[in-house]
Amino acid sequence: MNITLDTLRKLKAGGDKFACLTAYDAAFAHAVSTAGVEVILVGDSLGMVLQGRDSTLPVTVEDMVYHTRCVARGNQGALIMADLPFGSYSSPEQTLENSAALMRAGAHLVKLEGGSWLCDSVQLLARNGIPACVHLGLTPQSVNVFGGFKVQGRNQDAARAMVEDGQRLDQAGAALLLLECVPSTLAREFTQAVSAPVIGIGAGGDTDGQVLVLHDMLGVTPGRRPRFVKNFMEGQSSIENAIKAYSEAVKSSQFPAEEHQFTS
Ligand SMILES: Nc1nc(=O)c2c([nH]1)NC[C@@H]1CN(c3ccc(C(=O)N[C@@H](CCC(=O)O)C(=O)O)cc3)CN21
Ligand SMILES: CC(C)C(=O)C(=O)O
Ligand SMILES: [Mg+2]
Repeated sequence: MNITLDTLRKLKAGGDKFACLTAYDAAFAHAVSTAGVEVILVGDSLGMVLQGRDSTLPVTVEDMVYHTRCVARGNQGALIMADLPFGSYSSPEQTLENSAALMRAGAHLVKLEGGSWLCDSVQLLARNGIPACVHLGLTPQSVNVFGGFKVQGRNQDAARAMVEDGQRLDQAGAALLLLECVPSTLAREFTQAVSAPVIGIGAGGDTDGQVLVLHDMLGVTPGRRPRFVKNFMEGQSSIENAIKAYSEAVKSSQFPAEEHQFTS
């Protein structure tokens, strides 16, 4: 079962949900891809989870290439999405060069954070055979602009701008869109307004897919956990079973529950 972007488009069209989890190495990539999770995200969250930094900003293209290679070796048929790290996509040319490095390392698509200003980059990537996911809402690489990891799109103007950005990026050929930490009502409107499949984290139950950081859902991330995280290790006897429980909870819309969502 090799998952492709077409698999995700068909799931969206049929109203079926799909699951995504981060993985940063071969062992977890194997576990995630054999548990029925469609998409593996090699997230720049590895800067916080693996490197112990307090933001994702110090992560380099070299770091992302290394972890993408590790994940590609363990993967059993999932779609591999790799994050472009902070400062690595400030022009279309730089975006193409760094995305090509991630694709050579084994990614099937790349993810970049931002809004409609990325349309030219998304188009250039598509013309060069690189599908792109654009991450909107709480974009952690802009934590210094937001002044913290705060819910986005809570006022009407910001919500409208986010939907319009999504539609422009959809038109520009974005393969996927990802919404982080936005009110569920906004995420529902956004998902219905675009043709590309939408993945959510802290965005409620009406996006087409869900993503969590693997270490968060296994309960091994130290410190306070964000509202949208559920510990799927609870009541499970193995990591493999916890990942299966997550995948099944997403597909049956049991996760996220009300308690994992934000309101406007
Ligand atoms: N381990 C880990 N998990 C993640 O989900 C994650 C990372 N790292 N690193 C990159 C970003 C940072 N993320 C975060 C981190 C904290 C909150 C958080 O504490 N949010 C508050 C909401 C605050 C508000 O109401 O505005 C919460 O209560 O969940 C959200 C996203 C998501 N990403
Ligand atoms: C939190 C997810 C969406 C991400 O971008 C990451 O893990 O880096
Ligand atoms: Mg990221």
